[in-house]
Amino acid sequence: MLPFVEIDHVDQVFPLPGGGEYIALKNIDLTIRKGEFISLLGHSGCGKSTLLNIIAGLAKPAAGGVVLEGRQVTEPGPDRMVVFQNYSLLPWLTVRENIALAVNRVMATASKSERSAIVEQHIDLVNLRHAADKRPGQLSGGMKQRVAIARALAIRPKLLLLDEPFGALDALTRSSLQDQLMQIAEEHELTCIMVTHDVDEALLLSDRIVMLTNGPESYVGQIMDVPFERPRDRLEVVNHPSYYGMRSEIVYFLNQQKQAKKRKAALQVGAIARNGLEKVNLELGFVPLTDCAPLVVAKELGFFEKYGLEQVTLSREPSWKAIAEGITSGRLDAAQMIAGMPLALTLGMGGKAPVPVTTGLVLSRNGNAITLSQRFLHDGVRTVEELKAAIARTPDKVPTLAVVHPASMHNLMMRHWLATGGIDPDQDVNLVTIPPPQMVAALKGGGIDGFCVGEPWNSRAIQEGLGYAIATDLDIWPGHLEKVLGVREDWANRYPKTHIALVTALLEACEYCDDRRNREALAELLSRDEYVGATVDQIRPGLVTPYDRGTGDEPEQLLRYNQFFVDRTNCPYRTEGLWIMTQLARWGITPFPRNWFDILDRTRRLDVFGAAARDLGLLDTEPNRSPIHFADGSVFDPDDPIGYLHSLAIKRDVQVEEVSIDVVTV
Ligand SMILES: Nc1ncnc2c1ncn2[C@@H]1O[C@H](COP(=O)(O)OP(=O)(O)OP(=O)(O)O)[C@@H](O)[C@H]1O
Repeated sequence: MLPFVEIDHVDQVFPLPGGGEYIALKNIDLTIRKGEFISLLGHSGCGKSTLLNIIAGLAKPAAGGVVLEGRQVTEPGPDRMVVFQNYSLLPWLTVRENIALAVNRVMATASKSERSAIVEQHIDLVNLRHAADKRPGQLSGGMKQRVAIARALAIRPKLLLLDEPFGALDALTRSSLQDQLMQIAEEHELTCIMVTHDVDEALLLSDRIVMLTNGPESYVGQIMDVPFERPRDRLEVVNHPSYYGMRSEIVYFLNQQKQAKKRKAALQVGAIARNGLEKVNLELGFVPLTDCAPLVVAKELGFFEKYGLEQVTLSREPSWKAIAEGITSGRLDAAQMIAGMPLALTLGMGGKAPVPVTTGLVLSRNGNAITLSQRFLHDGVRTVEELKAAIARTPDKVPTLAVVHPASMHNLMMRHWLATGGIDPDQDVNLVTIPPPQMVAALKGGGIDGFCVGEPWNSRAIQEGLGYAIATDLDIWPGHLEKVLGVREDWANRYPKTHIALVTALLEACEYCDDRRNREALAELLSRDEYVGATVDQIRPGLVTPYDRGTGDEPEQLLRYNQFFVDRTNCPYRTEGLWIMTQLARWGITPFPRNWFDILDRTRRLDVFGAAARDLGLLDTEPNRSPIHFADGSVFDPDDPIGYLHSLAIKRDVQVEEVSIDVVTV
């Protein structure tokens, strides 16, 4: 189905008075379904109104465009009505006349009586019959805004655009108008895009909240699905178990944007060289997950300082996409990354220009599970084969399963697991991408039927009675690499001593995290809002206490579920990188590089890992070239990756080609 509104790679640029230009919006890309309510949220000046004006046709974008029902928007039109904060009513006309003016202009071909009936109907719609003959000067702010909404709705727009419509109203009027708007939008299946500063308003009204980053070059930093059922009641919404989690996620995003400004200023300070290191001021990205533990421990326990890194800031990022953007743009020095990300960025995932990114450290192994909605458990689904049979029983109901990023082990492991059961991940199920902290809300809202994610998000879904872990990654590939430390190749070349100091500090933190005597304290530390922001009870399973799969079986003691150090966790072995490249090619995410040896050499800095390991007195750093054995009995032989790819029954069209990597500099 065609999207209703398509905002296609929109940029907006304004000239500056003293010459030069201000890039307000950069590459805004968004599709909106018919009947959807979207909120645009962001700090003042981030470009919300600029975007709304482009959608309205009041301004032309510098690049890209907006398509409404397959037609390019080039000018204002009656199919899009805007409701502004300041009402914009004509002061010399009454309520009735203000509404009639718009109706008479747009519906000129309708008969006089038809037009008059529409005007009267909309006066009633917003409960203004008693004030129909009053002029704006005789109305309260709330009444004026109701006239503006009635006027916009009376001409039956396809798209209602609202620019902070309730911003100037007192709290009571505001909530009553929000309720009315919600009711009208639902009854008339209106598609709405609303600019707001108000987080609670966005959560109450929207199907999706689109969060813009701070300018210049604002872009869509995060999109949150709001899964509350409709019709909505404000009390039920605020009492919904996901409400405060979602609210804090948004507030966190907004706070982070504020800090980003300070960081940008700090970046302009440039590298501070000290302690024999080229740079001691670092910005490190992480995503709220239990396995961000080594970064948190290195920061909280002073390991960064111990190795001379005096000014390390941890930046809690909303998604892996934000991490990729942070590293490729140079906003972040280094980041916790999903294992496939350095390779995917280096190979140029999604048609993007390759950005060489390298890793010198595996931060963690295992730690993920595949959680399905409880309804599958009620249907007796305990294995992937039983899942296949369940899917076959309901061919009209294709399950939607979520992963966190195309280059994540979650995607690759989920696909591998489905394929071992004969389920084609692109044909038999619908695979979607959702950031980790939003998985539980999406499952609760019924938008998805299961997911593969790291902790504590599985345990949270299990504890809330929403799902059960049909498999942990110990059931698929025990001991697989999971998170790595990623840096741009040019960054690693520019700051080689800093890179080794960073890897050394984190390696020591990994050792701390693996010691079970530290695990309870670790769970407490991670639970803090600035890190994972979940309860300690949600973080403990698998990390501290036995893992409860939510199946009714006894919880299991999974000693290797969160593995940070033992069993040669930390070396970024090339064989594992090679397997990831076969999978990225298997599923059509990137081509398989004929020059794979060169790619592995550049993306896996065994020399950096070796230097750090020697600093800590660890000797066991030699490369491991053993084949990989999967739990389903299949084996990956690193000497024949292309033969392995061809042997796989379920796959896409595999491209094998030479990948040239230009060195990019920040
Ligand atoms: N015509 C213009 N010429 C130059 N700069 C502009 C113009 N219009 C907007 N800007 C700049 O573009 C940026 C985005 O402005 P915009 O009004 O879209 O922000 P906003 O997010 O809607 O802010 P607010 O929430 O305060 O209304 C701001 O920095 C603003 O100064």
